Order: sequence, then C-alpha cells, then structure tokens
Amino acid sequence: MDVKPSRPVLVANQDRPRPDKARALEAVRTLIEWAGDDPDRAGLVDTPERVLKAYRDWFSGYGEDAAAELGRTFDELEAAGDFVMLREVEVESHCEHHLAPFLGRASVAYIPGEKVVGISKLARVVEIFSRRLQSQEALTRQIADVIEEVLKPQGVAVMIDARHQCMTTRGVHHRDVSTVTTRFTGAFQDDPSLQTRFLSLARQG
Ligand SMILES: Nc1nc2c(ncn2[C@@H]2O[C@H](COP(=O)(O)OP(=O)(O)OP(=O)(O)O)[C@@H](O)[C@H]2O)c(=O)[nH]1
Ligand SMILES: [Zn+2]
Repeated sequence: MDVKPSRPVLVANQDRPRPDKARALEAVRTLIEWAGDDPDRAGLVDTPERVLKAYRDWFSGYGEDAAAELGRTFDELEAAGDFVMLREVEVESHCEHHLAPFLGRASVAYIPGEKVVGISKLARVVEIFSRRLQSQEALTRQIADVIEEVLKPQGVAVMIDARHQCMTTRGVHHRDVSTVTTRFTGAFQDDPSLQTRFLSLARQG
C-alpha cells in the first residue's frame, strides 16, 4: 500500500469521503472480535453504534475550520502591546499512532498586531485541532501556525503538556510521564525573556 505523506490540515477537511455507516459498524465489530469478545452478546450489541457516535465527538475537528474561527476580529479593541495569554485550555486529543487518548493542557499567547480576536476563539482553535488524530508536535504547530497565518500577530507562543495513554496504560507503562511541546514564532522566537515569561506563567497554571 502506498504511504501518503501527512499534509498540513489547517482548514476543514470535509473533502475526504467517509465510508458508509454499515462498513464502519462492521469495523467496530471486527475490533471487538480482535479484542477477544463476542459482538453479539447483549452488552455489546449496541456498542458499534455508540462507538460511531463517540467518534463524531472525538473527531469533530475534521468538519471544522480553525482559520474561520479567527476570522472575526475587533479593530476597536486596543491591543495592550503585551501578550494576551490563555492558560489551562483543556486538550483532549487522540494520538495518531495508537488512536489512544492524550489529555492535558495548552497555554496559548499572542502579541496582537493589527488584529485582536475574541479570546474564546483561541480556545476553539485548540479544540478543533485536538479533535483530530494528532501527534502532540503537530497539534502544537497547527495551533501556532493558524494564529500566525490569520491574525498576523507580532508573535505566537504555544505550550502543551499532556499525558499519552499509549504510554501510561500500555507499552512502556510510565504512568506519570507527561510530554511538553512548544512552538514560538516572531517576537517569542527572537526574545528569550518573552519566552521565559510565557513559560513561567504557563507553569503557574
Ligand atoms: N513524537 C511523538 N511520539 C508519539 C506521540 N504519541 C505517541 N508517540 C510515540 O509513537 C511511538 C510509536 O512507536 P512504534 O515503535 O511505531 O509503535 P509501538 O510498538 O506501539 O511503540 P510503543 O508505544 O513504544 O509500544 C511510540 O514511541 C509512542 O510513544 C506524539 O504525539 N509524538
Ligand atoms: Zn500513541
């Protein structure tokens, strides 16, 4: 089978055809059998249907456009000149290697240029990209890049601290290990003191 390179998915990914529902239900039944159980026993008969519904939630980000979320900006809000930061944004994502959840927190900051955005939109951007199959690095990068691309700010900083269930509940079984990823652009990249201030605020969360 040809392996396709991952492509950046900054925008909605609605163009990908989905399998029909019967195939998806059958796939869940097959995984139940792979786990060693009987998909026809009472407790499991409705499970494929529930899993498809859960997938709609967990992966709702494919149908959403993070750039569009940032499209509404406020000229009348005067930029503070310093960064605006969201701390402790919940991250609920799934790793693209094992389809296992990884859970944590994101801190997102930007130094406005001309455009100031409603702060909830930054949390929506985190949510949209989280609700796709991700590596933590790609998730961090996509959040920073879409803010950079749409708002053209003076700089963006993103830090995610998360625990991967593929590491805590299986594999190496390191229960307390968390993974930290960062992405800095513009002034955050150029000015170590800004980075330090961002990281220490993120850590106080
Ligand atoms: N860089 C990175 N690695 C990840 C992420 N999520 C999971 N992984 C790692 O992906 C790797 C996959 O390794 P493989 O050897 O292909 O798969 P595996 O045999 O299931 O590996 P183990 O998890 O070590 O059992 C593992 O080292 C995981 O810890 C992520 O977000 N970023
Ligand atoms: Zn994994």
